Amino acid sequence: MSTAIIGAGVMGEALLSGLVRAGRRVDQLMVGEKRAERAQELEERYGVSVLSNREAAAKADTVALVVKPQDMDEVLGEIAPDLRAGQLVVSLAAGITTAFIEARVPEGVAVVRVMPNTPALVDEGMAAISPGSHCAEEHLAEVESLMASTGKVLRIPEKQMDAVTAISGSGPAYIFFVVESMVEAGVHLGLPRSTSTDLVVQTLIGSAAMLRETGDHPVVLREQVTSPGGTTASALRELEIHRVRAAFLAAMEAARNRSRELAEGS
Ligand SMILES: NC(=O)C1=CN([C@@H]2O[C@H](COP(=O)(O)OP(=O)(O)OC[C@H]3O[C@@H](n4cnc5c(N)ncnc54)[C@H](OP(=O)(O)O)[C@@H]3O)[C@@H](O)[C@H]2O)C=CC1
Ligand SMILES: O=C(O)[C@@H]1CCC=N1
Repeated sequence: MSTAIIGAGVMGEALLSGLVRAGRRVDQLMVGEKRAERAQELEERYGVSVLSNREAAAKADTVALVVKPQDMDEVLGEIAPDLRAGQLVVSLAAGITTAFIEARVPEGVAVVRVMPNTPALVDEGMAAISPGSHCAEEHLAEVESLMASTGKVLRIPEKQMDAVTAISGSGPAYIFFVVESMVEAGVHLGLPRSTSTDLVVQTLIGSAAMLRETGDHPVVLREQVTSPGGTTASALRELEIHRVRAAFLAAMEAARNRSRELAEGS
């Protein structure tokens, strides 16, 4: 099965590199990218062919759209004349619904919506996928196989996509923000920046591994760290006083709402 990736920015390259690492034949991969120097960079880095969007859409069995949500209408208008029944269009864009895409492609083109995340770059991605209305099991299985090359894949109903975008799509940015804040706090407490960074990054990796390997609830794992009358209890009291839990809820509601707005083209 040949695959075209249209829009090879951060997320498009994450998908492309994952497919290459997973052993997909490079002659079965192609890229549609409008910036000439970026196209050349990708050709040199991965050995893929960079074509015009229309050529890529016409040649590939699966067309992955990885442009910004605001560019989707234009790109779909450009490639629609080259698409035909039996092809699969996969959108990785936040907010854009399968109905939006189905209204702009020829009848018989199957559509699947995906919400990936950037840890795909290190094969630890989390992708949620939802079928459009003319989508068969074989199409979902193909998208599962595409995204499995970069990490985990979960099938979800499309009505959950905006919430998923707020959690796992944008989620890496929240975690990096927490890491950045903890590293700065370490520096404030007098640690060299490199020491503080090593401590925070390994603490994050160790905590993530505990969550995955034990399957325990985060509250249980947090309580194991919190000795009565100790340091952790003092720190957690400050996080509650500063309403960090409420801030996370508000942040993810804002992301969910922004995903809904993107669906409406704003
Ligand atoms: N980054 C992330 O963590 C995630 C992103 N996504 C989704 O992935 C999509 C891409 O996001 P991201 O990679 O961050 O954005 P980028 O801006 O890095 O990538 C988009 C790419 O598409 C190119 N592009 C724009 N218009 C066209 C066109 N007409 N034809 C071909 N290429 C075009 C852009 O080129 P140029 O820069 O020259 O305009 C750019 O290289 C978005 O829809 C986003 O919602 C989903 C989940 C996570
Ligand atoms: O910020 C964004 O809109 C994209 C979608 C999810 C992560 N990045």
